[in-house]
Amino acid sequence: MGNRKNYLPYDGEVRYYGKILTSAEADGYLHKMLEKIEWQNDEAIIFGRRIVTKRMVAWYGERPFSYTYSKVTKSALPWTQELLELKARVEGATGETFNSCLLNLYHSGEEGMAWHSDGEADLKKDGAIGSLSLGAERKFSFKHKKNKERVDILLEHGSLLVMAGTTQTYWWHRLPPTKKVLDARINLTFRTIEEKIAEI
Ligand SMILES: O=C(O)CCC(=O)C(=O)O
Ligand SMILES: [Fe+2]
Repeated sequence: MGNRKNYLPYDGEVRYYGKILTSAEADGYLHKMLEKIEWQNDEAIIFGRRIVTKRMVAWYGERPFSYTYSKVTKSALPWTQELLELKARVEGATGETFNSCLLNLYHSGEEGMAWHSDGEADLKKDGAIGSLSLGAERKFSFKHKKNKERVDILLEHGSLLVMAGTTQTYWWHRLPPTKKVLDARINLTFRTIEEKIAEI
């Protein structure tokens, strides 16, 4: 993945692979995911209050990992056939391996995700995150945590984006809401959860 253009000027690596699925494959997976994934409304604790977002989420993995995201802990469901197929495609394209996947469903452009970085304690430090997009094309933005430099990328139907190295330490990212997009989008972020060995 090192010879592909890095979209970040410094302090991290963001590589965009473009469409890694044909449009027929991407359509097929979009419909299967809408139907078969156990979508739940996302909850977050913001300024001490529990809020429920319209965006829906699901969490799958090779073991029932518990994963804390926005201060809410979830337990991973076992891989589905489609998720295993997509994981293999993302691993084949990147040469990385992943053991879990967080899925987001945005019903329209009015739903997005606020500025954040994915440096949760459970995630492997500086591990690659493979982000596969299905459905409506959306803009994805990065902002440097210190100097506020911005980088925008358009994420296409069936495309893959990889965030690696120190990206999560130095950059925030978000999916900005937009009134221009009426269709749904699903995003799958393949991740590596560290196996914690209990201290005796
Ligand atoms: O929807 C996206 O493209 C990004 C989702 C994201 O940043 C996340 O799940 O952490
Ligand atoms: Fe993220």
